[in-house]
Amino acid sequence: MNASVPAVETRQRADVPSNVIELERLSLTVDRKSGEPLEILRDVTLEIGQGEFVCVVGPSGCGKSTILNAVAGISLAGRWSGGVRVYGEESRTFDSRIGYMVQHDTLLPWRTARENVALGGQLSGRSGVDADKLLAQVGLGGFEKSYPHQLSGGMRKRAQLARILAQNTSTILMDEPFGALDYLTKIEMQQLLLQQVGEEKSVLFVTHDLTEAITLADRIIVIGPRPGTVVDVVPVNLPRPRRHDEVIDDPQFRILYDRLWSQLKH
Ligand SMILES: Nc1ncnc2c1ncn2[C@@H]1O[C@H](COP(=O)(O)OP(=O)(O)OP(=O)(O)O)[C@@H](O)[C@H]1O
Repeated sequence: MNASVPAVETRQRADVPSNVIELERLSLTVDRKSGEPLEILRDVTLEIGQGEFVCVVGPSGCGKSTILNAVAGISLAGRWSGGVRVYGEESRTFDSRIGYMVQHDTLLPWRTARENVALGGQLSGRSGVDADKLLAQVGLGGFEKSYPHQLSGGMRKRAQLARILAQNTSTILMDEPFGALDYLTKIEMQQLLLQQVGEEKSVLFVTHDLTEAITLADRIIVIGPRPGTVVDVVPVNLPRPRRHDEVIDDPQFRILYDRLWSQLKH
């Protein structure tokens, strides 16, 4: 790993709404063990506006996590071109304005739920984070002293969400955070996430689940099979606040789903 993603050239963009994240023609080729080159990303251009919820969908291996990692400043070693800009500045290392919730369970097993959530505040240099209040907000009131092994998978996700909220970053990256959850728990977590991020935070959310993307996103970016490149950008104009059952009953849902599916089925 290195942090060698080149920066996007700074441009005057007075006529464009402020974007928190911009990728411009981001491309990456790595070398396989055999020495053969492997092109992972090709000319990926996208942006996330202030307060926007953007989902990224695409087939397995198309580079979705690689894109999130590049934004987070934890890039694969390889030949990069194009660039990443975070809050208008070149991105080379992790930016403290960004929180990152990865797919796997990252709760520290030796810390209670309360201590794990408090860690989110400590990581951001925030003292006085009310971990118990955040745990209550995500439905974990009464489990403050529980250790991760005493919580179900869904409860651990709630605790991780509370920890990200404790960081109070204005932008959150989420890599399939609910991918391993059962259907009902996943829907509960989606509702909880929408409530908690509101319209202030910007979110870049990777998922395989097209219904999840439509439920959450203002815009869905479809990445095609490797080398990953943007093949479609789909605005989602469903009214907010959104509820899963209302979303899937909306006539626009089928149209959106079919458009996404037509890009992804092979
Ligand atoms: N450390 C690495 N070294 C070399 N190639 C890698 C490395 N990590 C990932 N890759 C390759 O980069 C490509 C993109 O991987 P990435 O994890 O970004 O895809 P993804 O779209 O997130 O996949 P999934 O949906 O299955 O999680 C894959 O083809 C993978 O084989």
